[in-house]
Amino acid sequence: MLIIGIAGGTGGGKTTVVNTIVDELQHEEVAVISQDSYYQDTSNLSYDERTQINFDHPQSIDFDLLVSHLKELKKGNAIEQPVYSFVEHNRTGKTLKTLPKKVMIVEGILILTNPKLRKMCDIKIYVHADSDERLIRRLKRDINERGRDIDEVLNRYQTTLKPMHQQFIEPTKEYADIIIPYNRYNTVAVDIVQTIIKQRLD
Ligand SMILES: Nc1ncnc2c1ncn2[C@@H]1O[C@H](COP(=O)(O)OP(=O)(O)O)[C@@H](O)[C@H]1O
Ligand SMILES: O=c1ccn([C@@H]2O[C@H](COP(=O)(O)O)[C@@H](O)[C@H]2O)c(=O)[nH]1
Repeated sequence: MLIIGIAGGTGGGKTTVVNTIVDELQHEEVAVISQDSYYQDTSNLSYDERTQINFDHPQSIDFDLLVSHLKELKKGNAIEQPVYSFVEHNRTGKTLKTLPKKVMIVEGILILTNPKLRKMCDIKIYVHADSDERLIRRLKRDINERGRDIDEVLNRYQTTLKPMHQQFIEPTKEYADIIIPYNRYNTVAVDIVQTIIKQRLD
């Protein structure tokens, strides 16, 4: 099994890069684990309390569960990946059965902050886009797809996204084997990553 970790700031293009890689590979060869599925279970809190959570701090992620799931997959066992709702800011209670594949992609803003997870990744990638680009993309995406309004996104950006990015996410660039510049759709860099994956699969 080849485990590929893909990190980078919110709105940087991680999901877009992952989807492009997955589209090129055979379906039976690749599966994706999203860090977002592993936000801590906060069912004990009210909706209003959940909106106050700092979702960009490493402590917001249940890394123990994520690492144990990856270990199970490495052993050849299927796992039940929690399904997360950005609208509810909580796990839905549903799970997605995820089977072990030759290539497992683990994607998320904070995945390279965790030493155990870093150690499990065979290839570590950081997708970089400038902060203004990321903010514009995040604004559009969160309003169109995640039920937010402009004030909420901008307030969260100033109070948590920007400081957490600077403190925890940007510094993990140093752990990356490959940094993909993604201010524009960088097909050349993604092609190179695909070639590396295919070589490793042979
Ligand atoms: N290079 C790019 N140029 C313009 N828009 C992009 C680019 N990459 C991604 N997007 C768009 O920006 C938004 C955030 O991208 P996404 O891949 O979800 O980022 P991430 O997973 O890092 O948060 C999405 O709506 C996506 O379609
Ligand atoms: O309930 C939640 C949980 C997380 N977020 C935000 O999502 C991003 C991470 O997702 P990306 O797809 O990588 O952008 C993170 O910045 C959190 O602030 C949320 O809004 N609500």
